[in-house]
Amino acid sequence: GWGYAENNGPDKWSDNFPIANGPRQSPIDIVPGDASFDGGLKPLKLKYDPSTCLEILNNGHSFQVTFVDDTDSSTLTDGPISGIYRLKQFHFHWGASDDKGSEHTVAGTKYPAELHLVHWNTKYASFGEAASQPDGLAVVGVFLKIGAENANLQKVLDVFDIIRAKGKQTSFANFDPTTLLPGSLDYWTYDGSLTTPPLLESVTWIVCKEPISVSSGQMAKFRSLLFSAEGEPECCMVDNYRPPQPLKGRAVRASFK
Ligand SMILES: NS(=O)(=O)c1ccc(O)c(NC(=O)NCCCCO)c1
Ligand SMILES: [Zn+2]
Repeated sequence: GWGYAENNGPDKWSDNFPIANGPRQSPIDIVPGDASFDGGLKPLKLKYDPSTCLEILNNGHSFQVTFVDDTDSSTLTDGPISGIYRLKQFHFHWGASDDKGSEHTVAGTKYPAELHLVHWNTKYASFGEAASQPDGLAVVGVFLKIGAENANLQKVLDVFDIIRAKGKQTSFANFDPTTLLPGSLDYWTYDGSLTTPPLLESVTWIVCKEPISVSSGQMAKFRSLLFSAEGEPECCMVDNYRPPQPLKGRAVRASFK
């Protein structure tokens, strides 16, 4: 299957997923000077209920924290979107060293990691149905920057020993993803796609301008996870990011001046 190695990585994905060369692929390099301020963009409204937090799992590409999404308990509204989008999961992408790891870049700058909070449009019946629609998903991206230890993030890292290998999962309750958001919710937004196969062009991207902090020691903890399953030769989960894709004429709007 697809991955991030030389033989199955981003440059090979178009073999099985031709949409990889489509008109609205993600991530992109965000050039602040080329983004147009749109006064019509509303502030993001994120309302998360920690009791909807369910479990944490290593899916062999990243680790993700999944949420119960059968009610409107944890939602994204306003911002660039219309209607109600439900939080399904959050996950990260990161590098083998602190000089790379984010998927989006800002004027060519790579961050050591990027958080994705994945939401689906409740006008559709499920995440799977929404993922095949042009307005089906909304993903909030938050950059991680090396600095002070992040105590809220540490709650997630503390269970990594249990989910070290592909396919491992454990219950994970009462976590509030709001604690992983930056102080300012200024954002850039553009029409894009999933950044992993199946690369579906169904995502309204909402990328926060302000990063959150992570310590170098905490980044080392991310790199202790494995792409490989128990009993397989150990392969460190690092560099699980897709590089920026062609903008192909798309507009990037800014919610701030
Ligand atoms: N990086 S992203 O654009 O925010 C993103 C958000 C939601 C997703 O569902 C995927 N991709 C995905 O689920 N691929 C199927 C196999 C994954 C592991 O089983 C990517
Ligand atoms: Zn992602």
